[in-house]
Amino acid sequence: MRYAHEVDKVRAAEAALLARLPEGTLMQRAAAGLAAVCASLLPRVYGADVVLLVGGGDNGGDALYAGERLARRGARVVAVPAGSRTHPAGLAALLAAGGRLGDAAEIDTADLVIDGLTGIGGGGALREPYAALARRANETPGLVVACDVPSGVDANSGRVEGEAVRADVTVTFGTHKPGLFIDPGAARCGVVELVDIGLGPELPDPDVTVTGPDDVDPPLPGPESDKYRRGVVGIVAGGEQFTGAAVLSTGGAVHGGAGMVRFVSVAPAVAVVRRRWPEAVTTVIEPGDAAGLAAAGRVQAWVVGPGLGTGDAAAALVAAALGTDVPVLVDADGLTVLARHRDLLPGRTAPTVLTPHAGELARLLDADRADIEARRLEHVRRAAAELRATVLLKGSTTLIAAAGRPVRVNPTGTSWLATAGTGDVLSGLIGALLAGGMAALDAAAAGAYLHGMAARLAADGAPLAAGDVIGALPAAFRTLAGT
Ligand SMILES: NC(=O)C1=CN([C@@H]2O[C@H](COP(=O)(O)OP(=O)(O)OC[C@H]3O[C@@H](n4cnc5c(N)ncnc54)[C@H](O)[C@@H]3O)[C@@H](O)[C@H]2O)[C@@H](O)CC1
Ligand SMILES: Nc1ncnc2c1ncn2[C@@H]1O[C@H](COP(=O)(O)OP(=O)(O)O)[C@@H](O)[C@H]1O
Ligand SMILES: [K+]
Repeated sequence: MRYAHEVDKVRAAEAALLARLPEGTLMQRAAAGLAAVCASLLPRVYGADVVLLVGGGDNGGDALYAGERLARRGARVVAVPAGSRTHPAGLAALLAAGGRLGDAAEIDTADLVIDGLTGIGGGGALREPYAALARRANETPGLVVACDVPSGVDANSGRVEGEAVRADVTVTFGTHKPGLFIDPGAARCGVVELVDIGLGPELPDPDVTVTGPDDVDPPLPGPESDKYRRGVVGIVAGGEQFTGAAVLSTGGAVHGGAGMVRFVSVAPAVAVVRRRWPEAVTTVIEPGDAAGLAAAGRVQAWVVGPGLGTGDAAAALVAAALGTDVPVLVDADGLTVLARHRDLLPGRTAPTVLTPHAGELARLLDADRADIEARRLEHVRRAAAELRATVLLKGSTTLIAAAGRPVRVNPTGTSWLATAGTGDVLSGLIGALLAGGMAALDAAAAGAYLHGMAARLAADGAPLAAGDVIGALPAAFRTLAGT
């Protein structure tokens, strides 16, 4: 499993390790790793034109020492300083190896540019002349390799406030940084290579982990299975007018491995769901009939909210689901209801999973949507703590938080998912996994992974409809070992 640590933890681990090692050892390890990756990217090191963008801190030092190593192998290495200070020992080493100082115009003809402007010490929008150098590097036809973090990307959050380097490869040291996994920063990194500088033993538990295929372990049927033991998921969705979300959520559950799907709603929604998913067992209720939920029969998890509406009738159904002692996933309109009735959350003994997009989370936290999108990690953590739930924040990077646990980052998915209805599919899918007995955080992470995988398989570079994601769920399950 790939994981990341925030900057303060990286610095503390580095300090502990530095205390036991001769001065400069870590920077040499970092530079050696960076130079090796650069060399592997060049058809030939000898005679290659390499430009170093050198900021005023140790990130620039890394770039200079990597440049020294490439110069010793015959590369023509030019350092372009951006700061008022340039790592003195690094610069001396580069010059001694045959490198030289140059100006920004040399970026345009470089075979490879090493971005050593800012690393974990960067903060806020890049100032001039850093920003101009980053902009120029983004226009060069040569390869761009970011040292530790693409400059302009906030290492902790992935936030990009102004100009930021767009790297082909990012070579990061010791451990990943969360901002390398979270958009918009993640999209600036290209391929991320981790260089081991011996930090491992000094590092505490990670702040963030990336779900890998081995971490996705949906419940599988065995010889003893029957439909009830595999898990019954109840879905409360749709209304008099809106029926599409109900169909999509039910489809996510049917193909998500539920033993049975119980669908509970008003007559028009039930009629449409029955036509599309004869597999679902349906119960017709009057609007807001909370008692109808209990009468629908026993379930191991509820999904409540897609297309439900946001009025009193919807609120009664959300309250009824949350009043049960089984895991409950609240999505879409259910979240809008919750934002007005936060009193429904405390006091639950069974797990609650909330699956907001940034707008829904903004309502739940009384926060600004743009701020949530810029600092997704911080907000998803805050939501999990304040709402005492497992919170899955949807969007270009899906993050999943539960109090006291590393935040899970979902690596699958595609921007083709940004189309109406795909979130409804996700709610049913995670509901099925919850009903199958998965813990809330694992179910949410597995659901996000399979949903994103299904979308990639279905889209394959072309527009996607939410129904296509349902259709590709079986193929997504098959990508996992052991299914
Ligand atoms: N601490 C260590 O032991 C190690 C550090 N390493 C490297 O050191 C880096 C951290 O070095 P530093 O702490 O010196 O910090 P950085 O080099 O990342 O950044 C600090 C410099 O950037 C400038 N800066 C920050 N934000 C800016 C902005 N928005 N616009 C323009 N300039 C800005 C600062 O004025 C300062 O000159 C890591 O990312 C890594 O590359 C590695 O060599 C491994 C070992
Ligand atoms: N730019 C994007 N890149 C990748 N995935 C995205 C992007 N935008 C949205 N998604 C995903 O698409 C789905 C949309 O869900 P949601 O916003 O609830 O839509 P709806 O309510 O219409 O179903 C979520 O899984 C979300 O993570
Ligand atoms: K950098």
